[in-house]
Amino acid sequence: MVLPFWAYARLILGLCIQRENRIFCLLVQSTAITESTVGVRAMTTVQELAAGALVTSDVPTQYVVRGHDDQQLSAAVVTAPVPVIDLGRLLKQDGAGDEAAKLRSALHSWGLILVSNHGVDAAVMDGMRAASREFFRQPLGEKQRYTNLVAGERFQFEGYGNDRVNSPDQILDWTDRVYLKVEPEDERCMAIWPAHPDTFRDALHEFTKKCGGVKDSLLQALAKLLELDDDDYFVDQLGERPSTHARCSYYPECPRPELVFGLKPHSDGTVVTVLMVDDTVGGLQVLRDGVWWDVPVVPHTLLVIIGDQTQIMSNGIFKSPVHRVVTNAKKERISVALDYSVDPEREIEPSAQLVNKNRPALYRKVKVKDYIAGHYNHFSQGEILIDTVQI
Ligand SMILES: O=C(O)CCC(=O)C(=O)O
Ligand SMILES: [Fe+2]
Repeated sequence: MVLPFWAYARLILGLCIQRENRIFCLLVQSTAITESTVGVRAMTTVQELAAGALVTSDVPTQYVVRGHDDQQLSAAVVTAPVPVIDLGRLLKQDGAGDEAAKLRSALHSWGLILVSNHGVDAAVMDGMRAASREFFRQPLGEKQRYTNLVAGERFQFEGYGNDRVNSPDQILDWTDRVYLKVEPEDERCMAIWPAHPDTFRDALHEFTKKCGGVKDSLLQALAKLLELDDDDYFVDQLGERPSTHARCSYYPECPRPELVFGLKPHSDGTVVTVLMVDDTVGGLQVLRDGVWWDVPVVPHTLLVIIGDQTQIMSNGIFKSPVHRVVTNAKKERISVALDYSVDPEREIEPSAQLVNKNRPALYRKVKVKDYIAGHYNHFSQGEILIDTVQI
Protein backbone atom coordinates (compact mmCIF):
# COMPACT_ATOMS: atom_id res chain seq x y z
CA MET A 1 0.00 0.00 0.00
CA VAL A 2 1.38 3.45 -0.90
CA LEU A 3 0.90 6.07 1.76
CA PRO A 4 1.25 9.81 1.29
CA PHE A 5 4.51 11.41 2.43
CA TRP A 6 3.06 12.83 5.63
CA ALA A 7 1.93 9.40 6.76
CA TYR A 8 5.51 8.05 6.54
CA ALA A 9 6.90 11.16 8.21
CA ARG A 10 4.43 10.75 11.02
CA LEU A 11 5.24 7.07 11.42
CA ILE A 12 9.01 7.71 11.57
CA LEU A 13 8.53 10.58 13.97
CA GLY A 14 6.22 8.36 15.96
CA LEU A 15 8.95 5.75 16.31
CA CYS A 16 11.42 8.34 17.60
CA ILE A 17 9.27 9.80 20.28
CA GLN A 18 8.69 7.04 22.73
CA ARG A 19 10.24 9.17 25.45
CA GLU A 20 9.58 12.63 24.08
CA ASN A 21 6.17 13.40 25.35
CA ARG A 22 6.14 16.92 24.07
CA ILE A 23 6.85 15.94 20.49
CA PHE A 24 4.19 13.30 20.86
CA CYS A 25 1.76 16.01 21.91
CA LEU A 26 2.46 17.89 18.71
CA LEU A 27 2.04 14.72 16.75
CA VAL A 28 -1.31 13.90 18.25
CA GLN A 29 -2.45 17.43 17.82
CA SER A 30 -1.67 17.26 14.14
CA THR A 31 -3.43 13.90 13.89
CA ALA A 32 -6.46 15.33 15.58
CA ILE A 33 -6.65 18.52 13.61
CA THR A 34 -5.38 17.92 10.11
CA GLU A 35 -7.12 14.76 9.19
CA SER A 36 -10.28 12.90 9.73
CA THR A 37 -8.56 9.53 9.91
CA VAL A 38 -7.46 9.64 6.23
CA GLY A 39 -5.28 6.61 5.57
CA VAL A 40 -5.63 5.52 9.15
CA ARG A 41 -6.95 2.15 10.18
CA ALA A 42 -9.98 2.91 12.28
CA MET A 43 -10.01 1.21 15.64
CA THR A 44 -13.10 -0.58 16.80
CA THR A 45 -14.22 0.60 20.15
CA VAL A 46 -16.14 -1.60 22.55
CA GLN A 47 -18.84 1.04 22.53
CA GLU A 48 -19.35 0.41 18.79
CA LEU A 49 -19.19 -3.34 19.26
CA ALA A 50 -21.72 -3.13 22.05
CA ALA A 51 -24.21 -1.33 19.83
CA GLY A 52 -24.06 -4.23 17.37
CA ALA A 53 -23.80 -6.91 20.02
CA LEU A 54 -26.96 -5.76 21.73
CA VAL A 55 -28.81 -6.37 18.47
CA THR A 56 -27.31 -9.81 17.75
CA SER A 57 -26.96 -10.81 21.44
CA ASP A 58 -23.48 -12.07 20.68
CA VAL A 59 -19.91 -10.93 21.27
CA PRO A 60 -16.74 -11.40 19.16
CA THR A 61 -14.73 -14.45 20.20
CA GLN A 62 -11.69 -12.37 21.25
CA TYR A 63 -13.78 -11.16 24.19
CA VAL A 64 -14.86 -14.60 25.35
CA VAL A 65 -13.04 -15.76 28.48
CA ARG A 66 -11.59 -19.24 28.11
CA GLY A 67 -12.46 -21.43 31.06
CA HIS A 68 -15.29 -19.07 31.89
CA ASP A 69 -16.99 -21.80 33.90
CA ASP A 70 -14.13 -21.57 36.45
CA GLN A 71 -14.38 -17.82 36.65
CA GLN A 72 -17.60 -17.57 38.64
CA LEU A 73 -18.74 -15.11 35.97
CA SER A 74 -22.32 -16.32 36.08
CA ALA A 75 -22.39 -17.28 39.77
CA ALA A 76 -24.12 -15.25 42.46
CA VAL A 77 -21.41 -13.33 44.27
CA VAL A 78 -21.58 -12.15 47.87
CA THR A 79 -20.78 -8.53 48.72
CA ALA A 80 -17.49 -8.14 50.59
CA PRO A 81 -17.89 -6.42 53.98
CA VAL A 82 -15.25 -3.82 53.11
CA PRO A 83 -15.41 -1.17 55.83
CA VAL A 84 -15.72 2.56 55.25
CA ILE A 85 -12.79 4.41 56.85
CA ASP A 86 -13.50 7.95 58.05
CA LEU A 87 -10.33 9.73 56.93
CA GLY A 88 -10.89 12.85 59.04
CA ARG A 89 -11.31 10.68 62.12
CA LEU A 90 -8.30 8.52 61.23
CA LEU A 91 -6.10 11.60 60.97
CA LYS A 92 -7.44 13.04 64.23
CA GLN A 93 -6.67 9.79 66.05
CA ASP A 94 -3.10 10.08 64.73
CA GLY A 95 -2.62 6.45 63.78
CA ALA A 96 -4.03 4.95 66.96
CA GLY A 97 -7.64 4.24 67.94
CA ASP A 98 -10.46 2.33 66.33
CA GLU A 99 -10.24 3.89 62.86
CA ALA A 100 -6.61 2.75 62.50
CA ALA A 101 -7.56 -0.70 63.74
CA LYS A 102 -10.32 -0.83 61.12
CA LEU A 103 -7.85 0.25 58.45
CA ARG A 104 -5.34 -2.43 59.46
CA SER A 105 -7.95 -5.16 59.45
CA ALA A 106 -9.47 -4.08 56.10
CA LEU A 107 -6.09 -3.97 54.40
CA HIS A 108 -5.23 -7.36 55.80
CA SER A 109 -8.52 -8.89 54.65
CA TRP A 110 -9.14 -7.12 51.35
CA GLY A 111 -6.19 -4.94 50.35
CA LEU A 112 -8.65 -2.18 49.61
CA ILE A 113 -10.80 0.24 51.58
CA LEU A 114 -13.65 2.65 51.12
CA VAL A 115 -12.89 6.14 52.38
CA SER A 116 -15.39 8.75 53.55
CA ASN A 117 -14.84 12.27 54.96
CA HIS A 118 -11.93 12.49 52.53
CA GLY A 119 -12.11 16.17 51.66
CA VAL A 120 -13.02 15.71 47.99
CA ASP A 121 -16.29 17.62 47.67
CA ALA A 122 -19.29 15.74 46.34
CA ALA A 123 -19.54 18.43 43.64
CA VAL A 124 -15.97 17.69 42.46
CA MET A 125 -16.71 13.96 42.30
CA ASP A 126 -20.05 14.43 40.56
CA GLY A 127 -18.47 16.90 38.13
CA MET A 128 -15.73 14.44 37.20
CA ARG A 129 -18.17 11.58 36.75
CA ALA A 130 -20.54 13.70 34.67
CA ALA A 131 -17.72 15.01 32.44
CA SER A 132 -16.49 11.48 31.88
CA ARG A 133 -19.98 10.21 31.09
CA GLU A 134 -20.57 13.06 28.66
CA PHE A 135 -17.28 12.40 26.93
CA PHE A 136 -18.23 8.82 26.15
CA ARG A 137 -21.70 9.87 24.98
CA GLN A 138 -20.26 11.94 22.15
CA PRO A 139 -20.07 10.72 18.55
CA LEU A 140 -17.10 8.45 17.79
CA GLY A 141 -15.41 11.03 15.55
CA GLU A 142 -15.19 13.54 18.39
CA LYS A 143 -13.66 10.98 20.76
CA GLN A 144 -11.20 9.76 18.15
CA ARG A 145 -9.57 13.18 18.10
CA TYR A 146 -7.82 11.85 21.22
CA THR A 147 -7.03 8.36 19.95
CA ASN A 148 -4.27 6.28 21.56
CA LEU A 149 -3.20 5.02 18.14
CA VAL A 150 -0.48 7.10 16.53
CA ALA A 151 -0.92 7.13 12.75
CA GLY A 152 -3.76 4.69 13.31
CA GLU A 153 -1.30 1.89 14.08
CA ARG A 154 1.11 2.38 16.90
CA PHE A 155 -0.26 2.07 20.39
CA GLN A 156 0.43 4.75 22.99
CA PHE A 157 -0.74 4.37 26.56
CA GLU A 158 -2.16 7.88 26.64
CA GLY A 159 -5.35 8.77 24.85
CA TYR A 160 -8.75 7.33 24.03
CA GLY A 161 -9.27 3.75 22.95
CA ASN A 162 -8.78 0.25 24.23
CA ASP A 163 -5.87 -1.85 25.44
CA ARG A 164 -2.76 -2.65 23.48
CA VAL A 165 -3.18 -6.04 21.84
CA ASN A 166 0.06 -7.95 22.34
CA SER A 167 -0.89 -11.31 20.90
CA PRO A 168 -3.69 -12.77 18.77
CA ASP A 169 -4.91 -14.97 21.62
CA GLN A 170 -5.20 -12.10 24.13
CA ILE A 171 -8.61 -12.00 25.78
CA LEU A 172 -9.96 -8.51 25.30
CA ASP A 173 -11.85 -6.50 27.89
CA TRP A 174 -15.30 -5.02 27.40
CA THR A 175 -14.21 -1.44 28.07
CA ASP A 176 -13.01 1.75 26.42
CA ARG A 177 -11.04 4.38 28.30
CA VAL A 178 -9.31 7.71 28.25
CA TYR A 179 -5.90 7.34 29.87
CA LEU A 180 -3.96 10.53 30.66
CA LYS A 181 -0.84 11.50 32.56
CA VAL A 182 -1.95 14.11 35.07
CA GLU A 183 1.23 14.47 37.15
CA PRO A 184 3.87 15.84 36.98
CA GLU A 185 1.73 18.70 35.72
CA ASP A 186 4.43 19.91 33.33
CA GLU A 187 4.26 16.55 31.54
CA ARG A 188 0.56 16.82 30.76
CA CYS A 189 -0.12 16.35 27.07
CA MET A 190 -3.00 18.77 26.73
CA ALA A 191 -3.56 17.92 23.07
CA ILE A 192 -5.10 14.62 24.12
CA TRP A 193 -7.00 15.96 27.10
CA PRO A 194 -10.57 16.07 25.78
CA ALA A 195 -11.71 19.62 25.07
CA HIS A 196 -15.35 18.44 24.97
CA PRO A 197 -17.35 18.46 27.11
CA ASP A 198 -15.83 21.80 28.05
CA THR A 199 -15.95 20.86 31.73
CA PHE A 200 -13.65 17.85 31.30
CA ARG A 201 -10.22 19.43 31.72
CA ASP A 202 -11.11 21.52 34.76
CA ALA A 203 -12.98 18.62 36.34
CA LEU A 204 -9.97 16.31 35.94
CA HIS A 205 -7.55 18.96 37.20
CA GLU A 206 -9.67 19.60 40.29
CA PHE A 207 -10.32 15.93 40.97
CA THR A 208 -6.59 15.15 40.71
CA LYS A 209 -5.62 18.01 43.01
CA LYS A 210 -8.07 16.94 45.71
CA CYS A 211 -7.34 13.21 45.50
CA GLY A 212 -3.61 13.88 45.95
CA GLY A 213 -4.32 14.89 49.54
CA VAL A 214 -6.22 11.65 50.17
CA LYS A 215 -3.33 9.62 48.77
CA ASP A 216 -0.74 11.41 50.96
CA SER A 217 -2.84 11.06 54.13
CA LEU A 218 -3.34 7.37 53.51
CA LEU A 219 0.33 6.78 52.80
CA GLN A 220 1.12 8.45 56.12
CA ALA A 221 -1.45 6.25 57.84
CA LEU A 222 0.20 3.17 56.31
CA ALA A 223 3.63 4.25 57.62
CA LYS A 224 2.09 4.69 61.08
CA LEU A 225 0.50 1.25 60.99
CA LEU A 226 3.93 -0.21 60.21
CA GLU A 227 5.51 1.92 62.96
CA LEU A 228 8.14 3.21 60.56
CA ASP A 229 10.53 5.88 61.93
CA ASP A 230 9.17 8.44 59.51
CA ASP A 231 5.45 8.92 58.84
CA ASP A 232 6.43 10.33 55.45
CA TYR A 233 8.34 7.21 54.45
CA PHE A 234 6.04 6.26 51.55
CA VAL A 235 5.39 9.88 50.55
CA ASP A 236 9.17 10.42 50.34
CA GLN A 237 9.62 7.22 48.36
CA LEU A 238 7.39 8.71 45.64
CA GLY A 239 10.41 10.87 44.77
CA GLU A 240 10.80 14.22 43.05
CA ARG A 241 8.66 13.48 40.03
CA PRO A 242 6.12 10.79 40.88
CA SER A 243 3.72 9.99 38.09
CA THR A 244 -0.05 9.94 38.29
CA HIS A 245 -2.27 8.69 35.48
CA ALA A 246 -6.02 9.09 35.25
CA ARG A 247 -8.06 6.34 33.69
CA CYS A 248 -11.67 7.16 32.82
CA SER A 249 -13.25 3.83 31.92
CA TYR A 250 -16.50 3.17 30.14
CA TYR A 251 -18.04 -0.31 30.31
CA PRO A 252 -20.96 -0.56 27.86
CA GLU A 253 -23.84 -2.95 28.41
CA CYS A 254 -22.79 -6.45 27.41
CA PRO A 255 -25.26 -9.06 26.14
CA ARG A 256 -23.13 -11.98 27.48
CA PRO A 257 -21.88 -11.03 30.96
CA GLU A 258 -21.35 -14.69 31.78
CA LEU A 259 -18.63 -14.91 29.08
CA VAL A 260 -16.86 -11.58 29.13
CA PHE A 261 -14.64 -9.56 31.49
CA GLY A 262 -15.19 -5.82 31.84
CA LEU A 263 -11.57 -5.79 33.01
CA LYS A 264 -9.59 -8.98 33.42
CA PRO A 265 -8.22 -10.05 36.83
CA HIS A 266 -5.14 -8.05 37.80
CA SER A 267 -3.42 -6.33 40.66
CA ASP A 268 -2.51 -2.67 40.21
CA GLY A 269 1.15 -1.88 39.49
CA THR A 270 0.81 1.36 41.45
CA VAL A 271 1.68 2.54 44.95
CA VAL A 272 -2.04 3.04 45.48
CA THR A 273 -4.99 3.54 43.17
CA VAL A 274 -7.69 6.02 44.16
CA LEU A 275 -10.87 5.00 42.41
CA MET A 276 -14.26 6.63 42.00
CA VAL A 277 -16.64 3.91 40.89
CA ASP A 278 -20.05 4.37 39.33
CA ASP A 279 -22.46 5.37 42.08
CA THR A 280 -25.35 3.32 40.69
CA VAL A 281 -23.85 0.22 39.08
CA GLY A 282 -21.55 -2.32 40.74
CA GLY A 283 -19.16 -4.58 38.86
CA LEU A 284 -15.84 -4.38 40.68
CA GLN A 285 -14.92 -7.66 42.35
CA VAL A 286 -12.01 -8.66 44.57
CA LEU A 287 -10.46 -12.11 44.95
CA ARG A 288 -9.94 -13.54 48.41
CA ASP A 289 -8.96 -17.12 49.17
CA GLY A 290 -9.91 -18.20 45.65
CA VAL A 291 -13.40 -16.67 45.81
CA TRP A 292 -14.65 -13.55 44.05
CA TRP A 293 -16.54 -10.96 46.11
CA ASP A 294 -18.45 -7.88 44.99
CA VAL A 295 -16.95 -4.62 46.20
CA PRO A 296 -19.79 -2.53 47.67
CA VAL A 297 -20.86 0.76 46.11
CA VAL A 298 -21.16 3.54 48.70
CA PRO A 299 -21.92 6.86 46.99
CA HIS A 300 -19.36 9.63 47.50
CA THR A 301 -16.79 7.39 49.07
CA LEU A 302 -13.46 6.82 47.32
CA LEU A 303 -12.04 3.36 46.94
CA VAL A 304 -8.33 3.01 47.67
CA ILE A 305 -6.58 -0.08 46.36
CA ILE A 306 -3.10 -1.11 47.53
CA GLY A 307 -0.77 -1.52 44.54
CA ASP A 308 2.24 -3.74 43.90
CA GLN A 309 4.73 -0.94 44.66
CA THR A 310 3.40 -0.74 48.23
CA GLN A 311 3.49 -4.52 48.50
CA ILE A 312 7.19 -4.42 47.60
CA MET A 313 8.08 -1.46 49.87
CA SER A 314 6.15 -2.90 52.82
CA ASN A 315 7.94 -6.23 52.29
CA GLY A 316 4.64 -7.98 51.68
CA ILE A 317 2.90 -6.77 54.83
CA PHE A 318 0.35 -4.90 52.72
CA LYS A 319 -0.76 -6.93 49.72
CA SER A 320 -2.13 -5.68 46.41
CA PRO A 321 -5.42 -7.48 45.86
CA VAL A 322 -6.36 -9.21 42.62
CA HIS A 323 -9.52 -7.57 41.31
CA ARG A 324 -11.57 -7.42 38.12
CA VAL A 325 -14.67 -5.84 36.65
CA VAL A 326 -17.64 -7.86 35.44
CA THR A 327 -20.05 -6.61 32.81
CA ASN A 328 -23.74 -5.90 33.07
CA ALA A 329 -26.40 -6.79 30.50
CA LYS A 330 -28.65 -3.89 31.37
CA LYS A 331 -26.49 -1.01 32.50
CA GLU A 332 -23.41 0.82 31.31
CA ARG A 333 -20.81 1.73 33.93
CA ILE A 334 -18.28 4.52 34.41
CA SER A 335 -15.25 4.71 36.70
CA VAL A 336 -12.39 7.15 37.17
CA ALA A 337 -9.13 5.86 38.62
CA LEU A 338 -5.98 7.73 39.62
CA ASP A 339 -2.90 5.51 39.42
CA TYR A 340 -0.19 6.80 41.76
CA SER A 341 3.33 5.62 41.06
CA VAL A 342 6.84 6.29 42.38
CA ASP A 343 9.00 8.43 40.06
CA PRO A 344 9.67 5.99 37.18
CA GLU A 345 13.41 6.72 37.28
CA ARG A 346 13.70 5.49 40.88
CA GLU A 347 14.21 2.02 42.25
CA ILE A 348 12.11 0.52 45.01
CA GLU A 349 12.77 -2.32 47.43
CA PRO A 350 11.45 -3.49 50.80
CA SER A 351 12.01 -0.87 53.51
CA ALA A 352 15.14 -1.71 55.53
CA GLN A 353 13.01 -1.23 58.66
CA LEU A 354 10.80 -4.13 57.61
CA VAL A 355 13.59 -6.57 56.82
CA ASN A 356 15.19 -8.65 59.56
CA LYS A 357 16.43 -12.15 60.39
CA ASN A 358 12.92 -13.45 60.85
CA ARG A 359 11.52 -11.68 57.84
CA PRO A 360 14.11 -11.44 55.07
CA ALA A 361 13.43 -9.27 52.01
CA LEU A 362 10.71 -10.93 49.98
CA TYR A 363 11.21 -8.89 46.81
CA ARG A 364 14.22 -7.79 44.86
CA LYS A 365 15.00 -4.20 44.03
CA VAL A 366 13.22 -3.05 40.87
CA LYS A 367 13.38 0.01 38.67
CA VAL A 368 9.88 1.46 38.67
CA LYS A 369 9.90 2.22 34.96
CA ASP A 370 10.75 -1.40 34.15
CA TYR A 371 8.22 -2.71 36.61
CA ILE A 372 5.41 -0.68 35.06
CA ALA A 373 6.36 -1.76 31.54
CA GLY A 374 6.41 -5.40 32.67
CA HIS A 375 3.12 -4.94 34.44
CA TYR A 376 1.27 -4.01 31.25
CA ASN A 377 2.77 -6.95 29.36
CA HIS A 378 1.74 -9.36 32.08
CA PHE A 379 -1.69 -7.77 32.39
CA SER A 380 -2.42 -8.30 28.71
CA GLN A 381 -1.64 -12.00 29.13
CA GLY A 382 -3.75 -12.28 32.26
CA GLU A 383 -0.67 -12.80 34.44
CA ILE A 384 0.40 -11.13 37.69
CA LEU A 385 3.88 -9.57 37.68
CA ILE A 386 4.53 -9.31 41.42
CA ASP A 387 5.11 -13.08 41.66
CA THR A 388 8.09 -12.73 39.33
CA VAL A 389 10.02 -10.26 41.53
CA GLN A 390 9.81 -12.43 44.63
CA ILE A 391 13.14 -13.61 46.02
O1 LIG B 1 -13.43 0.26 36.85
C1 LIG B 1 -13.15 -0.16 37.97
O2 LIG B 1 -13.95 -0.16 38.90
C2 LIG B 1 -11.79 -0.73 38.27
C3 LIG B 1 -10.70 -0.24 37.40
C4 LIG B 1 -9.40 -0.87 37.73
O3 LIG B 1 -9.28 -1.87 38.37
C5 LIG B 1 -8.18 -0.21 37.25
O4 LIG B 1 -8.27 0.82 36.55
O5 LIG B 1 -7.07 -0.70 37.56
FE1 LIG C 1 -7.21 -2.18 38.95
